Amino acid sequence: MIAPSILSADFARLAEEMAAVRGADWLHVDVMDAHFVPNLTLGLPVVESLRKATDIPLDCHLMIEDPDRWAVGYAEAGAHNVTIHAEAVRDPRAVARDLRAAGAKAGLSLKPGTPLDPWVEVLRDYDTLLIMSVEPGFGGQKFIPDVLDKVRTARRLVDTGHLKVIIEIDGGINADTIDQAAEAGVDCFVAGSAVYNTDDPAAAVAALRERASAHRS
Ligand SMILES: O=C(CO)[C@@H](O)[C@H](O)COP(=O)(O)O
Repeated sequence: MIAPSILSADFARLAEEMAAVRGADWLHVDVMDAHFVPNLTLGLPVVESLRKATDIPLDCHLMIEDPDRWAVGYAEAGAHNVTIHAEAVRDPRAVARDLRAAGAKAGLSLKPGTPLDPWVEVLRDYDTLLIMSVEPGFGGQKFIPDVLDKVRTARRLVDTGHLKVIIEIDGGINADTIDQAAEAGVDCFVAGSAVYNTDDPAAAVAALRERASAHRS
């Protein structure tokens, strides 16, 4: 799966960008609040508009404080998957329950320095696990390969039936890094610069998909 990150999109070209991501599986929507991360992007009204503008499943990544309060609104706005941050949430089980009740998948994200082990039990209530391979906040950063240990552990837990999550990775994914992420066991690759900083985003999605697929057994 390939999920272009909308943070890197040129909003003035939104309609064109939407067409370009038709070959992708999900559209990754980076919601930042200038508190949890030092950047401010878009919020619920934009997600509601996006929902009307495209059929592609919206993968909303909430890099915000107090996801316990805000996350369910994104599910109600029609997001396919709503990911909150482990470092920000107070009651992760309640958030997962509410997201699912509102018809969305529930996602949990870990920053690069946040270990997986303390979250494994909680992840039994979640549908997606987003492993950050950069510090959240900005596109165009360098991939942090150390996080692949978490991917490998998560892959083992999924393959042995302990977890049922889709494993996503986000940050610095491009033609040079996608192979190692795929090899470690990632299911869904979020890519911003590698898709939108090209002349042909649709071709970039196709090329990333081909590289990732080569590692699937
Ligand atoms: O959420 C984030 C960063 O916080 C990501 O979704 C990036 O926006 C991905 O961009 P690239 O690293 O692929 O340029």
